[in-house]
Amino acid sequence: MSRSRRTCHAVPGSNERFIAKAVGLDADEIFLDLEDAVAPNEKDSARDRVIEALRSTDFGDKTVVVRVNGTDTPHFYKDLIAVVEQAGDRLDAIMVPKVRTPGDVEMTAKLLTQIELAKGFEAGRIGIEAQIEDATGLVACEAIALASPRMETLIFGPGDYSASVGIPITTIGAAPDGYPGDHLNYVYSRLVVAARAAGIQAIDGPYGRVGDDDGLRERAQLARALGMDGKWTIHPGQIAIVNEVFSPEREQWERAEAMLAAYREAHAAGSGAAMYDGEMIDEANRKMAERIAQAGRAAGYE
Ligand SMILES: CC(C)(COP(=O)(O)OP(=O)(O)OC[C@H]1O[C@@H](n2cnc3c(N)ncnc32)[C@H](O)[C@@H]1OP(=O)(O)O)[C@@H](O)C(=O)NCCC(=O)NCCSC(=O)C[C@@](O)(CC(=O)O)C(=O)O
Ligand SMILES: [Mg+2]
Repeated sequence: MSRSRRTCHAVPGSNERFIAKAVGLDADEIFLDLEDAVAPNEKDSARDRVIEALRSTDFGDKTVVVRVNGTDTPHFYKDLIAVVEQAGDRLDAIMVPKVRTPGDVEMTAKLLTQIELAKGFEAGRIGIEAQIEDATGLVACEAIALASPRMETLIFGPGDYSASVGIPITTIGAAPDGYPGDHLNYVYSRLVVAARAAGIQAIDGPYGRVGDDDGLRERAQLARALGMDGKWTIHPGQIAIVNEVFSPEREQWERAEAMLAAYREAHAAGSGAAMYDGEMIDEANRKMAERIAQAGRAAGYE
């Protein structure tokens, strides 16, 4: 079963206060950032701080991830080797930004394998999350999703993507002012299809207007409707809303569980299709109901 990633919360690796705060937040995943949230002159100190935090902090049952710098930067190999050698046993996955080719993932996977072997860590345990943040990455996203058995998510990077393709906005994750529809449908749908074909998750990036709860909810609902599994949060005030959007309503969960019970009963009586509450149910809705039931249990319904 894949991890629950309704909320993937960004914590700048250079900010001691935010790292301490992150422990008590209700996000499914915490990622300690060594890339865009860390100033160029802070890269080495942030790396040391993140390693220290991984070694000394109990993040409970949250998924713990580190976003390293990109493979085309002078920091990537230092980040990856130092963090995994010194705290690989405290890590669930490495997040790679601005992934443009399957080679970026293969290189990361090979390095992880070498370090796991050298350190005697469980082989293959550390996952990879790949950010798709520009046109080059998007046209390779199907191959990127399949590039390693370590792959766990494709993540959309709205800010870098918008800059790379020329979408006229300056707020990360927002729609262009006055634009009636959704300008990212194609991107979301392509990432969801690529992720599902590889059996992994698709995660939306952040919404930059901190405090705009309606705008955040709208963007999260759109990503959810297109099949995405979760969304980034960049401020604690965003977590509850995004968790709510990516969790089924209680009634939806109860209906899914009842539908599964009716399907099991019909199956036991030898029929593959049956009626439930006025609609036909068969293997297709069983799978849909199973997804909703699993998400409801992950959200704590019982
Ligand atoms: C926005 C702001 C500066 C506001 O700071 P402020 O200090 O004004 O916040 P306040 O409201 O005063 O904080 C109230 C309380 O919450 C605590 N607190 C605040 N933020 C917290 C936090 N994140 N984690 C834990 N704790 C936190 C704070 O300590 C205080 O706690 P307390 O002291 O107890 O009261 C701050 O949130 C922040 O830096 N966010 C993270 C930014 C970040 O990580 N960006 C990189 C990922 S996006 C990206 O990369 C773009 C992208 O590349 C994405 C892609 O690639 O997909 C693209 O392409 O789009
Ligand atoms: Mg980015």
